[in-house]
Amino acid sequence: MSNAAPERKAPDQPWRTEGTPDDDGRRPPDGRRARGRWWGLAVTAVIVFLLVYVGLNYLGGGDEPTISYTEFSRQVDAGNVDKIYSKGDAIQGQLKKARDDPDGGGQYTKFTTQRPAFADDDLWQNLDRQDVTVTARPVVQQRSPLANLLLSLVPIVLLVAVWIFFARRFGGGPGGAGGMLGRKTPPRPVGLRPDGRRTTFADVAGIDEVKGELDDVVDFLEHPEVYRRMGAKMPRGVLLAGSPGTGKTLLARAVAGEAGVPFFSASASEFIEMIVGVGASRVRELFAEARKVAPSIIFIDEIDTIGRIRSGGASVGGHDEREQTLNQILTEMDGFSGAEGVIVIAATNRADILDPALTRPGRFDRVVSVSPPDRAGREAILAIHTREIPLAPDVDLAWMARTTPGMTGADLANLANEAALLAVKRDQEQVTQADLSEALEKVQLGAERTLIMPEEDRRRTAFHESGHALLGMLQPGADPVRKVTIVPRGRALGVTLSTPEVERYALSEEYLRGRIIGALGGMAAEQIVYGVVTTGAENDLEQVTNIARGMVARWGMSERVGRLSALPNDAQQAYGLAAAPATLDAIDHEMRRIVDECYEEACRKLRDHRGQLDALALALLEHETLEEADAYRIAGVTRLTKEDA
Ligand SMILES: Nc1ncnc2c1ncn2[C@@H]1O[C@H](COP(=O)(O)OP(=O)(O)OP(=O)(O)O)[C@@H](O)[C@H]1O
Ligand SMILES: [Zn+2]
Repeated sequence: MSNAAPERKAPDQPWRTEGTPDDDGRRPPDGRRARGRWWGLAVTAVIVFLLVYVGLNYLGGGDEPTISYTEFSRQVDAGNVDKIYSKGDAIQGQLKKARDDPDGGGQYTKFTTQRPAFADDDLWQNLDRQDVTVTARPVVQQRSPLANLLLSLVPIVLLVAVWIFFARRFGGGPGGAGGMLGRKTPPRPVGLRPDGRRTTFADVAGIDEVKGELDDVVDFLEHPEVYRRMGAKMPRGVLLAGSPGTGKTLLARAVAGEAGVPFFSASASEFIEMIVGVGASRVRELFAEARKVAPSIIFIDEIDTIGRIRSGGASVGGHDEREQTLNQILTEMDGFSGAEGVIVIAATNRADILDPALTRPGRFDRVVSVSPPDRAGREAILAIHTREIPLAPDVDLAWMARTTPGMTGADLANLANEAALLAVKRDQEQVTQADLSEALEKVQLGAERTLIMPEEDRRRTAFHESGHALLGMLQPGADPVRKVTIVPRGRALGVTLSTPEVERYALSEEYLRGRIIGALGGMAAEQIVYGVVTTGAENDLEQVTNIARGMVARWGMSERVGRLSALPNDAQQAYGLAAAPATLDAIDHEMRRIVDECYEEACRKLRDHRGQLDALALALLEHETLEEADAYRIAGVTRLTKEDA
């Protein structure tokens, strides 16, 4: 429970919902999904209505049985008919009392019948003689001709509506049938942000080198004719590689904004999530639309979902679909006649598993890696995302940037937004430094949880966290302890937060051992104080294992395993490469050795400093949370700065 990793959460970006559901490749946000459900209900209702409508109109008649004209004449002659209504040759009538229908219609009182055109009986005279009331009026209640017309149109209109709905929903299928049933609206470029501004490089910070690399792409899009005249070949595809939230989508959009060209956006996964067989045709359509308005940009997110290395042999479900879609993209790009002016920008956070066919010349031959921002970059990104937020004078963005190493642009955007939300909740006019700090804690640690903990568990947690904290403070060269708390957060019962003072790029063996010792401190403290350990250390052990594995198998810090990268990366794995069993044994052995040594050291140190451990635990029980300065003071440890060490 130390060194809680910052949570990766995609911030809500209001302008991410631009475009139609079809051309904006993102997964639908909840609102859109809910709308889908409403549509489903509406369609069901329409179908039910149609069935009922058809049933009433065409199947059921009135309630009266139809009797033969012969039977009707017989009843008139017998004087049994009370009254009739007539229109043309149709007759509707009522008997004085129920009679048996000799034609097998059972008993009836009311009836309808039809007078044959060739009948030359004296019906009128007979009726008159028998004193039957005759009313000449419509047999069926008559609607106006207009109403009738409208009503007969209703089912047709509804059917067409349902048809269009399904056609849009499931996209255009290939070939003629697709043209009819599976038609969807063609891809459209994504619009401006709601405030009417285009996204430009001014909205992107902290990745200046990358912007530089994209400058000539912008220039080409602005003046394709200049390049065409020179016969210069421009890149057709740019691959943005980098971890989630580093701003790849934002960059692609900014390139379009800078050049002032239309931006088409799609997600590769969307192509293959569609019903089978439409991925390739969607790609064709997308490129066709982009060509029409060239110069333009096509952005394909998550390209790795269709562009991963083809693992030879068995083709599993969905595999062919993926391949077809990928081939279609490559074919389209190969088909570019050079200066056409459509540039494809793809994004991935798994460049390592991409099919080499993708990065061949003429395809995504320009690979630009986008990395998380450094301190200055983070400050610049924070400045961008607080542009529209009124900030109190005490806000120190430089300080915020220092305390957020490892966070991406998306994390920082999220942080700024959380702070603004806090300020609103507190009815403040401005966002203060306190709001930002609290938002940071929330983003890094998960929101505070209200959980009533039994006193015994609180005590145990206090010692556990004190163990982490004390070892963190005693370890030379370790990241300073910023905060210790036994207020439950996220899944953790307590948290000890350490963040580096300066950006760390290369980690020394000593530092890594220190991290392991600190992480084992919670468990060691429980062992020393209570003699037993609890399940509370699961997270700690996970961290410890990861660090130890890295030391042994990736960073060459074990003599026995040697200086080789002994754990295959994904690409090697895809080719079926794996370490020899003897190497795996050695890795296992060495990881254990390191962790055991560190655990012994943790226990030894805590025993030697038992008084300080107890003091920290007591203070935690009383105050629940200790900030950096208090923690060091109570533990009686002087904080070592870089200069002292
Ligand atoms: N360098 C940056 N400068 C300014 N804002 C950024 C930066 N990086 C990310 N952001 C913010 O984070 C949001 C999300 O980033 P974006 O979607 O571009 O990341 P991504 O790399 O495409 O992530 P994913 O791989 O998850 O799609 C952006 O809309 C922007 O608000
Ligand atoms: Zn712990």
